Amino acid sequence: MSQQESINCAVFGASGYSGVELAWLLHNHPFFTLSYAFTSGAREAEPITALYPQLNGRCELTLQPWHSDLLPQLAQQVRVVFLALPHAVSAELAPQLTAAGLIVFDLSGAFRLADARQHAMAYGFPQPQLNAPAHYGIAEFSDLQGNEPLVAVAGCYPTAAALALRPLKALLKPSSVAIVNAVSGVTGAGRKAQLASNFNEVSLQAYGVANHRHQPEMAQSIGCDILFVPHLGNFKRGILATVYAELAPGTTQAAIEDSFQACYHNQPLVRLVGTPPKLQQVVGTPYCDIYYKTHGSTLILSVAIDNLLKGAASQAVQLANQYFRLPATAGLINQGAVV
Ligand SMILES: NC(=O)C1=CN([C@@H]2O[C@H](COP(=O)(O)OP(=O)(O)OC[C@H]3O[C@@H](n4cnc5c(N)ncnc54)[C@H](OP(=O)(O)O)[C@@H]3O)[C@@H](O)[C@H]2O)C=CC1
Ligand SMILES: CC(=O)N[C@@H](CCC(=O)OP(=O)(O)O)C(=O)O
Repeated sequence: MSQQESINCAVFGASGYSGVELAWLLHNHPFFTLSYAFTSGAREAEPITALYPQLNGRCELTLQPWHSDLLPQLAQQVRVVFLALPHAVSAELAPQLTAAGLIVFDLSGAFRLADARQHAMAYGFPQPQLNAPAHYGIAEFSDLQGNEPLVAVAGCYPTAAALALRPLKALLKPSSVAIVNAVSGVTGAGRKAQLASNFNEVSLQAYGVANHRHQPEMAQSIGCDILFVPHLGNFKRGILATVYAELAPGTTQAAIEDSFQACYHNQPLVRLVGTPPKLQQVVGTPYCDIYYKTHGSTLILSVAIDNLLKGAASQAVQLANQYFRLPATAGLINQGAVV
């Protein structure tokens, strides 16, 4: 597309953590114009700086409460909407938005699982119906054509696990189970107050052991059985995942390296690194850093992303870049982060 055209867009959930990161990226994006930044209807309109004073002098956006009466006006004025909403809210709203002709990038889990029964078990409500199937989006594995009505942006932990393991799928021992141990910062739980994310309560603890909703999403995305144990860590942002998998007999280091190179040599936002990544090298960036080592026939991967960026907002923008045939990194490098 030409440099002059600008794509009008809106962010829902812009008062929340992943929504404000989206709003900031789109506010600074060379090819998108952020026309609306919505909150729930429970708020009054207010400047984004009232919630995020770190944006003072840098961002004049007004947060507006969403009401369904605004839909006709929205559909006339914008082409693309980004939803950073609770799963059940996306499930109800997204079909209305696509029916109004809007292109939807949904950061929730409402449309990620292909299997209706798995979806109901993981999310506790029936799978929402769309006129066309949702496209499950991990940017590096997607080939968006620009005619998909809804992109279900992958979950944060599944993004990290799939980027590490999926390129090596053909090298794994058939029917083995891959183990994903991951630690997330507290922003993964969102901005709303909850006891579990209270400063005094957060330590380092496993949760959702082998029954987290991301376990079936990882299995769907990677294509093998997964055992997933997430942990909540006492830091703000970032996900560090350690993945263990059994390699097929005779798998060489060269085969692993070749598989990664084949997958990522043209992917600027995945970096294969020679030492285990630290969270601080990815936090505030759209990158995913991957390290690997073998121990006998066991493959060990260490992977790091920013949960609010590569795990949410920057991945959504990366997918939108792909949708509109823009460079993968457009509007993503050197933007920093808000939260
Ligand atoms: N946090 C993370 O690391 C990641 C989050 N996600 C997904 O992104 C989505 C948002 O998560 P997160 O940013 O953490 O959540 P937050 O709790 O930080 O923000 C939620 C946002 O949704 C808005 N909202 C809530 N209910 C409604 C409603 N009925 N109508 C309109 N707006 C509403 C809130 O507005 P208000 O302030 O007015 O209540 C707020 O802006 C979730 O689906 C989550 O699973 C995906 C990947 C990573
Ligand atoms: C630390 C923490 O609570 N993390 C969240 C995952 C982040 C998130 O919001 O999930 P999605 O990527 O599916 O949207 C959780 O475990 O539910």
